[in-house]
Amino acid sequence: MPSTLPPSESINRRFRYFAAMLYLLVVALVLALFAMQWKGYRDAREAKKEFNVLSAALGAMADVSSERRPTYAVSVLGEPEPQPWVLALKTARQATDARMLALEAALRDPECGNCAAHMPAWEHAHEQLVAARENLDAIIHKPRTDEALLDGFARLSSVIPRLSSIAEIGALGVVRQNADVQSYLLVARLSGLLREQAGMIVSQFGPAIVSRRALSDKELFGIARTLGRIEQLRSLLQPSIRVLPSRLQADYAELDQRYFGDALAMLERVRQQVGHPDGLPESPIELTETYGAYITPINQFRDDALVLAGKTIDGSLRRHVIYLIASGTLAAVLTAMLLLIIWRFRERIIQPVAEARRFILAIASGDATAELPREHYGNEMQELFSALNVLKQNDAKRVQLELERQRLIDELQTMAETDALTGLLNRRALESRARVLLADQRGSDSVIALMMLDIDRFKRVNDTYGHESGDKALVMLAAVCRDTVRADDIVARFGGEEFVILLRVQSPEVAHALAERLRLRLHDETVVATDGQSFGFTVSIGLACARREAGKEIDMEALFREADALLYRAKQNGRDRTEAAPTA
Ligand SMILES: Nc1nc2c(ncn2[C@@H]2O[C@H](COP(=O)(O)OP(=O)(O)OP(=O)(O)O)[C@@H](O)[C@H]2O)c(=O)[nH]1
Repeated sequence: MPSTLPPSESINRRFRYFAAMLYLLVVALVLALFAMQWKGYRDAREAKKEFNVLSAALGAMADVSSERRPTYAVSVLGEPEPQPWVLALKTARQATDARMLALEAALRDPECGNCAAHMPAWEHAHEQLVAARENLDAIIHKPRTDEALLDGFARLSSVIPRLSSIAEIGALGVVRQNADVQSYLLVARLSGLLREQAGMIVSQFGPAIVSRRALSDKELFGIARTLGRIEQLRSLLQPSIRVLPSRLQADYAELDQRYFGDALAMLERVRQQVGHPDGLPESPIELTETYGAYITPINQFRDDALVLAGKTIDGSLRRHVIYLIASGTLAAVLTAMLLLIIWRFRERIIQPVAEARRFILAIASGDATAELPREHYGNEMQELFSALNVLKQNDAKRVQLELERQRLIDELQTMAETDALTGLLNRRALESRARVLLADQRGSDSVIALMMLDIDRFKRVNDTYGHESGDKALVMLAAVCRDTVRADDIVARFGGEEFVILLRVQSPEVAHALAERLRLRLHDETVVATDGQSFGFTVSIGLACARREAGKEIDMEALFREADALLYRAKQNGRDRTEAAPTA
């Protein structure tokens, strides 16, 4: 039976296959989760880098704008005291240079995938800046025209759109990852542009104020165009203000009042008074200082918007770092737990089941030496093994009982077929064995011989030596008979002191010789009686033979009858002799 079952390793092997599949599936899911978090973190980091670009670009825009005022001052004041403004211009340019370097570093940051693409724009802006400065230096240190100065400022301003485009692309990258900062970045960029236009417009008034003349049509047109841009920026800013946090709303309220209110009113006053006979009450420098104070809220608004955007982006980056660490930890814990569960399941369930299976198969195949596993499994498994042990013991008892029963059956069968005194077959067994012998076609002996023996005057033996001594004579006769014939010849006690020998021989003569040899041998034997005396006895034998012929059955009953008749004849003819039918 065990050989028809699958190999005992199969449950372990199938479990290993299943566990490996499950493990790989979970690992794949966990890795996918981790990869998602990793991408989120990468995007957040990229957004941070792009925000750095945006901040640096807006800062550079503001710094470039800030160069205009000291340039203007150096230009209009001339002798006797240009020194502080020359220094201020130098400082402003150093600030711009530092900011441009910061912007370059932000663009070249290897961790920012999209930044390097904007380097050509930066290089162009830098070249424009250097060229604009050289142009302005040439104008302010030599006799100049108002037009040349305005043109110089326009060339300086041309750097701004290029920086603004870098800021815009940086803003787009940031907003792609952080939609929350969209409004902050929008107002920061619009403020940067407003700061530039605010600086630009005052420089457009400059030549007329310094020359104390009326504004030319061209200047008026330029001023109107700048005012239009300022108004446009204001209308772009206003819709965003409602969604801003209160701090930025407060900043904007200040900007609205100070710049769109006070500063624009002041510019309107200057526009009307410049070139007027009464002239302006303030000097040009006083005017720029007053105007500069109105620009401060614009810078403040922009800086605060950038600070809030920076905080939001930093918060997002921190959140992604936390998600990344959490998902990494979760991945490690999950996979470790799964491994532990698989290992425990195998130890607690699969292994014991495989052991139980091995044990049951061993019992089923009758292996009484099968041992229970020594490992200590969980309670339920231990109960299972205890039950299996009981089954094994029951099975051992069953086998024992089976053996005992078989032994008893064998014993009964032996008793049923054996003569208790001599140990020879009894009459009943003789009949069944005789049928087997006749059916057995093997061998070359073709004659069936039946000897019927009877002790002569046995009554007298009993009477003389006692029944027990008679029994001893019967036992001795049985032993001699058994010893004289072959093992597969049949020797049986037919009844009383009568015995039968059924055997296969080559010929009736051989059978006759054998009968005679037996008779003579018994003749020579002596029996020690219970009283110590020795006595002998003789036997008479009736020998009947039948030849085995193909297709013809031997009639056993006739053979018995013939042997019995021949025995009777032997008795009649004086006993101690063998009577056989004459051979044909
Ligand atoms: N001791 C003993 N005697 C037995 C046994 N079976 C039969 N006998 C005795 O054997 C004797 C048989 O006697 P009979 O049939 O008259 O024949 P006999 O005395 O042998 O004389 P013949 O056969 O004519 O030579 C009887 O006395 C039986 O009691 C036995 O198992 N043991």
